[in-house]
Amino acid sequence: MSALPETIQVSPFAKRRHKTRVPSLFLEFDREEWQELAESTPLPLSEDEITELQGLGDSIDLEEVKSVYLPLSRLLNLYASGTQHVWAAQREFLRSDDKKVPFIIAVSGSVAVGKSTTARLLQALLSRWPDHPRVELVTTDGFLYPNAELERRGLMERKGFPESYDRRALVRFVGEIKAGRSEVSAPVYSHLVYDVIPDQRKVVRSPDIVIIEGLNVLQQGDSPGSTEVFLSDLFDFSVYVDAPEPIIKKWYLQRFEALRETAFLDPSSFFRRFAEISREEALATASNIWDTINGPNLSENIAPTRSRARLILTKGANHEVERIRLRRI
Ligand SMILES: Nc1ncnc2c1ncn2[C@@H]1O[C@H](COP(=O)(O)OP(=O)(O)O)[C@@H](O)[C@H]1O
Ligand SMILES: CC(C)(COP(=O)(O)O)[C@@H](O)C(=O)NCCC(=O)O
Repeated sequence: MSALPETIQVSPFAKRRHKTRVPSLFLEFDREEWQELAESTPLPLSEDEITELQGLGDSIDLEEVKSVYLPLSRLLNLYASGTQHVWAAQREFLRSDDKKVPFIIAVSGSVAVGKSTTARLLQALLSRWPDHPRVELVTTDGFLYPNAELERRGLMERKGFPESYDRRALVRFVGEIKAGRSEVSAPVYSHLVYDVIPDQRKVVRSPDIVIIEGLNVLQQGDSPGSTEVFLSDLFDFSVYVDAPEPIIKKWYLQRFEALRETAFLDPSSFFRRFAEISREEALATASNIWDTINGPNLSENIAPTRSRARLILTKGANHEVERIRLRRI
């Protein structure tokens, strides 16, 4: 595992229950310890409802949902309810009749680590808790500059890097949600077309919770002393999905291979040509995309944000979450 930045005088990670002289930022749980917490947690979902989650189109192990993601949704439910109480108390203090403030959850991590899957699971689970039924999911790829603009800026080979996004528009979008605007919309990106779709918007209406998923959500820009609002100032909770880089690359190649037999066959697919060349050639190109774009972006810009997350999920080779780290402070 790569080292984490230590910006304050505490160790980012120290083993839970082990005596340590250095205070740790994180409490650490292995799978069994996390599951034990789940056993003492009320989970208002029936077996049938849990089974329904399989209909999300991902082949997620049901046991994994029960032992890892359900308890996580309970923790998030507690955070969301607690935060609502704080905002309600502030409104009362100010004698304000402002609208309820949505609870914002960020989901971050590398390309292909499982951010979308985690975010979709959390959306489905959280929407079943009665105190916050309206859970919206927004991906940050809609805020990538359109290909024409990326070409103009010489950034076509830097898609996903910080400079490839319209970060101001993204901060404005989340800020508007947080300010309680009842209807807000975001641009939409198509992985099929490999570009932002003009004239299409993702509309978010009066949400209780909004999940913002993307590579860049924990990044803070590089202008020290700047008075700008960072995206992360607007989050109430954040999750970083982690795994060793060689495993993530393998998942990237596997997904590429699966898409080659499905979505890439679509005539409007940007990657159509990869369905026409041999499997070996296609995989060599995908491997090159990883080594020149997604891999460097992970090590330079994404992994360094990991210790900013409130919760880190570390997955092993078969997508099983092996370790959970939760910020204690
Ligand atoms: N918990 C999981 N169980 C099984 N497969 C998963 C899980 N999470 C992700 N995957 C698979 O791994 C690949 C990458 O996941 P995805 O959510 O698309 O990643 P990202 O959004 O980070 O690019 C996909 O093929 C997805 O189906
Ligand atoms: C669209 C992405 C930048 C991810 O964006 P995100 O939703 O995380 O903001 C990424 O999936 C991507 O397409 N990267 C470019 C290199 C590649 O084709 O894999």
